[in-house]
Amino acid sequence: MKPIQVGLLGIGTVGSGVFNVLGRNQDEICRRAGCDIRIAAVADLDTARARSIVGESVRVLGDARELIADPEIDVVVELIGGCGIARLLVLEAIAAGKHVVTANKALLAVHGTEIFQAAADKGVIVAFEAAVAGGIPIIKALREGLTANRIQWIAGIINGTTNFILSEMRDKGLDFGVVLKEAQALGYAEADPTFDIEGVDAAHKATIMSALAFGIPVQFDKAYVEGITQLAAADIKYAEQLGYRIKLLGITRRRPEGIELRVHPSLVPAKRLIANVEGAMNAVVVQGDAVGATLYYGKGAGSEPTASAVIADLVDIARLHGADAAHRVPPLAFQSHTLAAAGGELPVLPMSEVVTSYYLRARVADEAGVLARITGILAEAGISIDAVLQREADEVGGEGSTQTDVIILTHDTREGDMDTALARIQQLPTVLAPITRIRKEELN
Ligand SMILES: NC(=O)c1ccc[n+]([C@@H]2O[C@H](COP(=O)([O-])OP(=O)(O)OC[C@H]3O[C@@H](n4cnc5c(N)ncnc54)[C@H](O)[C@@H]3O)[C@@H](O)[C@H]2O)c1
Ligand SMILES: N[C@@H](CCO)C(=O)O
Ligand code: NA
Repeated sequence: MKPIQVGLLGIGTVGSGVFNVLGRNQDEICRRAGCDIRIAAVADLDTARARSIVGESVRVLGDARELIADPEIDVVVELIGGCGIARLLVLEAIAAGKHVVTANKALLAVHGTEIFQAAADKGVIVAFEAAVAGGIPIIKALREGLTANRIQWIAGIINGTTNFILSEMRDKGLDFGVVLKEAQALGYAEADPTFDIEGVDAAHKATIMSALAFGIPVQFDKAYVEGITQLAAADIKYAEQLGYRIKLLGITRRRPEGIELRVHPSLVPAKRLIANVEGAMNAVVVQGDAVGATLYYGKGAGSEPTASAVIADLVDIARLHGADAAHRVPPLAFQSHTLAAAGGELPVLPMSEVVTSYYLRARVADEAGVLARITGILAEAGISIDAVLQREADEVGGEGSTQTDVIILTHDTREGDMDTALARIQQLPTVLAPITRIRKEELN
């Protein structure tokens, strides 16, 4: 069969991995794909660096549009990143009748509807395995392997940078900034690392998984996003004492009223496998009604792990591009005309409607009756308490301290009710600092 001619837009961390892995494993990949997958051209602003990676065998261009316009190119692989020029180039590639592979979760989470529609109109494929959990084939699992299931929820550690930071802080007592620099040097972090540490990158990925799981359009603007920058070392320690680990989770859950879509630090029981996922590793748990819980674990970032997913998409395209477009696997798993209308029958719920349990920590004056006042307000709001832990004042503020920490674990509560109760507790004169609230996920 005729080789598939690939054009790479951007040859940085992921692009160079694609070039190296395709070169190294060419024979086996070809035997699987049924044809050669050949990188015909590379476009990167830094042509000298691109040339140093690909040598003389591949055409190097400084202008991405020149690559897109080349009639020889069958597939454009977008590895530039961001929602600016990358969006324009992807739309131009589709308009030129090219299939597109991208690792760009930001682009798909925000502009996916526009891009998938453009691809459908043109009859081309948009593939994006690398966009969620890097090398883990989670898109393939959601779209194909679990297709029999009514998916109930997904919870994942889907940002390697923040998991790396949390692990290093916990194990080595290292400072946040030092570990972030290390993650950047290792090629895990986004071009703008605030996307990692503020939970935005994880929310991009959770948004894409939510669409695949529930047959809704991508709606990043409806996601609740909270990162790890406000986490205190004390909470990591108290969580451990209570039998939990704190992980940045991307969660999407089906409820009768709609879909929960949220990213925030979460207490996870230490005995769960996902609580023990360390370093830059990713893990995703998918709960389906027929299959039960399934767990996917592996490298979610880095040059070759991400390239593994990009090349898997290229092989899919090699196998499928000859098929009639109506018989291909739909990009969001559900046939596009069946996607629930945005905000329609399956709306993404506002955070106030989310139901979860909580870890609360209040720094209080060490006086009689403080705990009773706090638990009284929770009881009045209908919030049921699972456990209470009160530190000795000396443990918190040193010998003779007049302050102490009260830690409360609650049962499931509507977030809006918790907001109201916390606002009241915060007003108590004996509560001395902003109350910490971390959501708790039992994942069972
Ligand atoms: N690094 C990872 O581990 C990882 C994992 C999964 C997904 N991703 C995604 O993959 C994409 C690429 O990430 P990366 O880490 O390889 O980024 P990178 O910064 O290492 O590489 C981007 C490359 O694009 C080039 N570029 C920028 N503007 C360009 C333009 N207008 N025309 C041509 N080239 C241009 C840059 O010179 C650079 O070589 C991003 O969307 C990222 O979110 C990265
Ligand atoms: N910045 C991302 C890269 C993979 O998408 C991470 O840390 O997981
Ligand atoms: Na993946």
